Amino acid sequence: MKNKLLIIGASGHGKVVADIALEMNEWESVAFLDDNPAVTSSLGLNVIGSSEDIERFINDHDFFVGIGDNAIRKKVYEKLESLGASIPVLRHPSAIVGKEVTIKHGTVLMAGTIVNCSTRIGRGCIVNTGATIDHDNCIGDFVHISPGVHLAGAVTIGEGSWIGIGSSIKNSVVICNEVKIGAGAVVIDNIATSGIYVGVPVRRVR
Ligand SMILES: CC(=O)SCCNC(=O)CCNC(=O)[C@H](O)C(C)(C)COP(=O)(O)OP(=O)(O)OC[C@H]1O[C@@H](n2cnc3c(N)ncnc32)[C@H](O)[C@@H]1OP(=O)(O)O
Repeated sequence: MKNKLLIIGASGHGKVVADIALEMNEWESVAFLDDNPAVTSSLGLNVIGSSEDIERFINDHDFFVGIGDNAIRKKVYEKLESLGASIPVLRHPSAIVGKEVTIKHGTVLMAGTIVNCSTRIGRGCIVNTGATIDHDNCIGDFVHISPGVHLAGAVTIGEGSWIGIGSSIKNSVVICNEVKIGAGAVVIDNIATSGIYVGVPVRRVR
């Protein structure tokens, strides 16, 4: 771990990530990289370069990706990993994490989240505000669990999937890679085909 943190992406999601990093109080400085030259600061923190400057900062900064889009976040993390970047887990002080939980680098637990015991969460995930993930879940890499989602026990979510705001997933359901679940949906059966699913219970729309 380094004593300075750079967050890549200074828009809405990056700002919330920065807020969590400040709450954690583990870095002497927190700043952004952003590819939009018009953005010079966010949340009162400076934008000190773009993604082209990553290598210049790699030796003396931790890095975190504050980009909500799963595919773009994955691409940026893969670049950081190939350069040997130091990538922390960010955990808001109000997040509750049970015993035997594993959380890989690049994942953020936002305010009010609960992750119950024996759950595994991959790298580069977003567990957004107030979401709950119950016991024995297996969350793949680069998944986004949106605000207010509830995952019951022993749920599996495949890589790159996005679980929409306020949706609920029944216990032991398995959702494959690259699935989008719409806002307010309820999933009661396994989903084995990538696509977009909405409604109660969900139906596939694309
Ligand atoms: C802090 C944060 O902000 S985190 C971000 C949180 N945001 C979310 O969770 C957003 C979740 N996204 C959604 O719910 C979106 O509507 C998606 C991804 C499901 C679909 O978006 P699109 O691909 O643009 O699909 P589109 O809007 O064309 O809708 C397709 C059909 O599904 C229906 N539909 C879309 N979303 C929903 C939904 N949540 N529930 C029920 N029906 C829905 C539409 O009415 C439409 O139906 P029709 O074909 O009968 O007219």
